[in-house]
Amino acid sequence: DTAEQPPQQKSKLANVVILATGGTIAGAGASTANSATYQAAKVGVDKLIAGVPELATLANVRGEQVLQIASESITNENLLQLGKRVAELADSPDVDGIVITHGTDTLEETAYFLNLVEKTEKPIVVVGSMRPGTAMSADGMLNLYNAVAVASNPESKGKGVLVTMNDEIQSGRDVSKMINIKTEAFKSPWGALGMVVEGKSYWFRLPAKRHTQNSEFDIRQISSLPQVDIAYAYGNVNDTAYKALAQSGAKAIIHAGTGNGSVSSKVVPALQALRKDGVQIIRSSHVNAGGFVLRNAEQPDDKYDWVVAHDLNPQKARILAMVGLTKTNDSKELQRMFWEY
Ligand SMILES: NC(=O)C[C@H](N)C(=O)O
Repeated sequence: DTAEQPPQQKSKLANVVILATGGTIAGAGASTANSATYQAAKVGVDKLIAGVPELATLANVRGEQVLQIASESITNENLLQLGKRVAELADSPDVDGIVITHGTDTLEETAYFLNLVEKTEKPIVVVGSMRPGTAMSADGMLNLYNAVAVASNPESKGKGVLVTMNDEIQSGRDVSKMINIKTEAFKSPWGALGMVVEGKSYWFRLPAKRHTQNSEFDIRQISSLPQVDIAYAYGNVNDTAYKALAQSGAKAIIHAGTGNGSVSSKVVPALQALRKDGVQIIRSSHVNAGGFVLRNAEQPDDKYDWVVAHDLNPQKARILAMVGLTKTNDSKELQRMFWEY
């Protein structure tokens, strides 16, 4: 059983492709003391790979530069381009696993998107770093080493898209960037799936939601994503943003609500009117440690024909809404998807 052996004793190495998209893991600062002030997306994939020679003990690794951007600037077109390339590679018999290096700001969105649309059991691991490679105690090298270790391990198959940050193996569905100044930045409200230590994975739990192989969505059948936007709730909020987003063409609006996705009484009439005009209203929550929005609690969703995002934070709810809307504009179907994915 190769899984029990240290990586360097594996007789036949897996083939892992690293798709680089930019981010801080490819960032560079002016001095080693610059851990937070630097330029993202500077270093190319070949240099990233050359920077961690130990990868060669884990897998036959090759790189491709898909994008070179800071992840806050990722577009829907970028997501589709990346997703389609992942699908092509996953189809290829000589690829065993795929690693995607990515900025951390929207890493949770890309990981969830791929988790929904990639029809493969092969490991797909998304990884980033909180400090550029030029900084003292840079975290990118180890995160990348761990990503390749997980992507090359047959035990990682069929577990959905994974994220390796800070020695943890997280579900791409659940994980979220919770703080932007620590290397312990990525957390799931429901806990990590496992740990990766010295190149070996230790698993503790499995995702319960539908993903990848078991998903009804397929990147090969998606040619564009509809406009879905997010409006942030707070005390004294008014309906200006909601109306403007709908005016600009949003097919669904994610309400980044307070608490249990609650909606200010000043905003309720506008959301009712927008729904009547055909815009989907999806109640999520912006509480920090993870929201949990219940249907018909706080607001009568059945009566207003609104959808609740369950435990998906607003940015993840946006991803599922976009993907779901490529199949249906029926609010009940969308609600089913929000329970199942
Ligand atoms: N740590 C990071 O990667 C942050 C960077 N702004 C990015 O998302 O590309």
